[in-house]
Amino acid sequence: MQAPFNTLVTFRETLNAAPAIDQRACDDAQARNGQLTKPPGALGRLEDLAIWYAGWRSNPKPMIAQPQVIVFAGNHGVCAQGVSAFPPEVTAQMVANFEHGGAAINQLSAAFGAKMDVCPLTLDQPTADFTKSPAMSEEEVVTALRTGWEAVDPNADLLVTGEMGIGNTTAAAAIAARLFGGSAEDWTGRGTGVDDDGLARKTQAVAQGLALHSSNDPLEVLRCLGGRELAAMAGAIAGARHHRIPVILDGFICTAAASVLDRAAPGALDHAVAGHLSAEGAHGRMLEALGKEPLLRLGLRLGEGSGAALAIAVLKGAVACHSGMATFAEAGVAAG
Ligand SMILES: O=C(O)c1ccc[n+]([C@@H]2O[C@H](COP(=O)([O-])O)[C@@H](O)[C@H]2O)c1
Ligand SMILES: Cc1cc2nc[nH]c2cc1C
Repeated sequence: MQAPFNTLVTFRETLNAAPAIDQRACDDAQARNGQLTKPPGALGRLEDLAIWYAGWRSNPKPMIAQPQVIVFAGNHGVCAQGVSAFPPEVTAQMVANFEHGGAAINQLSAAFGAKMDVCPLTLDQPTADFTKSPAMSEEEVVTALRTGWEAVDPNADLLVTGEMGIGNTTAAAAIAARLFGGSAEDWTGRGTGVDDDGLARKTQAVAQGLALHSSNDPLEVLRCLGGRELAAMAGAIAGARHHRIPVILDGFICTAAASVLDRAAPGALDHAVAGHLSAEGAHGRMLEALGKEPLLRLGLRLGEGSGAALAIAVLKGAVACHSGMATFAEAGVAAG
């Protein structure tokens, strides 16, 4: 579906006009939850997840049948500062690997019944090095936002936004520092595994980016410090909201992209849950700032949507119990 915006101003308006959860479907799902054959609250967080999912799908007895995973890929000019343990060519090489089915996310998508789409964003044209100039022009960031929005399958009933982009933990750290405050050190971690010298160069690059780009406007932060795959994830998460498709957020980079939406329009992530806690050190702080409790803690720091794809299983489990279980009356079980 064509994105209904073509400037940052109209993107912000689109965010502000986003649909809300269907309270009636929530109430009906809540009532059903209370009748299911289990002690009240015994399914813990699965109960809240199912009711939340029902509300966004406007269906008190929903199913998850068509999850979509989209892996967005982009290249980063800031790699010139020596911020990653891997060379930028790996981004395109991994895109080829995704297309041939050889990456972790291919296996996880298949394992949890999700369709997986790969969406490379002009890999031969990296963003500008944000230590020297804004990463993107307005036209470039809007194009990436639109690409993300339009990559969402309106018939999907659950979305995972993943990414691949050598250097993108540097962009994500800079975005988080600007949106949430704190120093470059607070938000910069080892990404793919930089050594101590690499970590020092990376922290310095983030500090330079923060010094050069002083706007606190979240969409300007995305433009100046972000990357095309981050903007595309933000566009996809916003597009999913438009279609009332719940979203599972992935790790450090995905959450940084999502944070832009949250700060641009409070409540813009109400249709999203945090799939997992990444091993990238500052991810937990970012999730805390967003008020999101991760579903899984497995020490992953891969990206690609991998942690969120694993969490599809949790959400599917929650919804299967909610919609498939018998009530006390149906099963002839005595209620407490
Ligand atoms: O998702 C995460 O939390 C995560 C944490 C560390 C690294 N990554 C992945 O590693 C790449 C970025 O790492 P780097 O060191 O090149 O900035 C990028 O392709 C991400 O998908 C992803
Ligand atoms: C090999 C490799 C695979 C990845 N997947 C996501 N980020 C990645 C970074 C590297 C280096």
